[in-house]
Amino acid sequence: MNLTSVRDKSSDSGRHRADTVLTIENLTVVYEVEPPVTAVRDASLTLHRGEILGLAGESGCGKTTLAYAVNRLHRPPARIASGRITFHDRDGDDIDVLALTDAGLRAFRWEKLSMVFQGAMNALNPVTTVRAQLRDTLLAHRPGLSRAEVRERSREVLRRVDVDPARLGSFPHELSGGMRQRVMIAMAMLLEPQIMIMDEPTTALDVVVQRELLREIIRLRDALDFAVVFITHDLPLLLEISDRIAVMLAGEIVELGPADQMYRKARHPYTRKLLESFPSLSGARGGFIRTGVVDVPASRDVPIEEGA
Ligand SMILES: Nc1ncnc2c1ncn2[C@@H]1O[C@H](COP(=O)(O)OP(=O)(O)OP(=O)(O)O)[C@@H](O)[C@H]1O
Repeated sequence: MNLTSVRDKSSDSGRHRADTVLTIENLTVVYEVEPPVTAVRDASLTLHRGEILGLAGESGCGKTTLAYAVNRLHRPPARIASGRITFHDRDGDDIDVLALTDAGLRAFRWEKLSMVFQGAMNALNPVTTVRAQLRDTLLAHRPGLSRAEVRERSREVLRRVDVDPARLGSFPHELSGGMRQRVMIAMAMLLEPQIMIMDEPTTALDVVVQRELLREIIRLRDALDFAVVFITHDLPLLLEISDRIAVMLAGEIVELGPADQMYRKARHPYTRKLLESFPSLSGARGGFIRTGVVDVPASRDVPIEEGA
């Protein structure tokens, strides 16, 4: 495996902003089946503007349920039983996400917060060209845009994710897996949202393509300053790319803190167990991941926030 870090050392990777773009307070999500499943239990966390927050935990711990709830994409039998989700807009407004009407939600999604789904390769419409998918999303939010503006913006987002704009005329099946994923990321950044939630966006890809994409995501974040919630069970990967990491266990956030501290001195026994379950972490790769790759400024040296 190529151990070259996906982090660009020159990037401002250590930013740890005081300003918050999203606050989740005491969120509980229940699947109303028999017996009911509490998939997310009393979860609280804040997302800082421009940071990459890793959300880790083994399969079934509630990561996807949490992400869907934040985007209000959960469907019955899932129900948000309690809690608050507040989006802090760049212009100073606070948006109560759980109180949004359908029209409010349509305006909120993609524009303020976008999501790249697990298995995003299948999330593109198979019978529509890339051009039409980008155009439809753009015009749904910016109906006043001219055809030339739509064309220019579509070309621009593809270039941003390193896809040749000549691909605008392609159907999803004509693209490689990595390229489809890039197109999904282009869709997600089309309206310059302040948050992108990525649920296992690279899992289905081979390691080389995965690392290229991760570099791309970090580069885009550095350039455009959106916050990323990156969901995966791959804790070593998160240690490499995240500013902070939240660890979920059975629906609860059991640990939340800067990635480097999590690596050096994880507090929760479950986090330590997760770290130990990746043997490579205690070997060369572990030393590599956190050594000389991320220059951690003193400002990040804050105590781990336990239990969020
Ligand atoms: N439609 C459903 N009905 C009942 N229970 C569900 C439903 N969807 C998910 N669950 C349960 O909710 C819990 C959390 O699932 P969730 O998919 O959010 O976990 P996850 O951490 O994202 O897992 P993975 O990494 O495998 O996607 C699990 O116990 C799961 O079985």
